[in-house]
Amino acid sequence: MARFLIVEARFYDHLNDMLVAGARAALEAAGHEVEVLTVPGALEVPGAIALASESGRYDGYVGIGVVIRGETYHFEIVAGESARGIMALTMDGMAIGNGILTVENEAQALVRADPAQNDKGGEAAKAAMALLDLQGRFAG
Ligand SMILES: Nc1c(NC[C@H](O)[C@H](O)[C@H](O)CO)[nH]c(=O)[nH]c1=O
Ligand SMILES: CC(=O)[C@@H](O)COP(=O)(O)O
Repeated sequence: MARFLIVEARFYDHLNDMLVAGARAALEAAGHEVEVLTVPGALEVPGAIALASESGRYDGYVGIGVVIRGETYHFEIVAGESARGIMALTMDGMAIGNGILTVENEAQALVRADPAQNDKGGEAAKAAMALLDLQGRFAG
């Protein structure tokens, strides 16, 4: 049993609920403990994971959020920088799954968030679990 923290950017409530449900279901099906921390937007997800890691309470993390393209360059910043921040932490050896959708419209997000369809929340949780397994395998 490991302890996972889901950090969710609560920007689109209905989409987030589906992503978190998928992530939680995958983690609990594998017998892990799950807590959820909510932040305002995807840009806050990497920083929140970094802060939470200082507690030493968690073995792995799942970042959840939805970024939908608007009219300006802001989409590129939020989508790219949230992924970059998560990847930077991952390269430091943390077990993190990136479940932040970066889509053109709500219809694309719905299909991907729905646990009964693409289940991207569950997919991100499985990625975090896979990295945690690797940590165990390669730990010196
Ligand atoms: N436009 C979206 C955002 N934008 C907000 C940022 O993530 C951030 O909270 C703000 O810039 C303050 O630092 N966040 C999303 O999660 N999804 C979006 O579509
Ligand atoms: C992340 C986004 O692109 C979006 O929410 C911001 O919209 P806009 O570019 O129309 O300000």
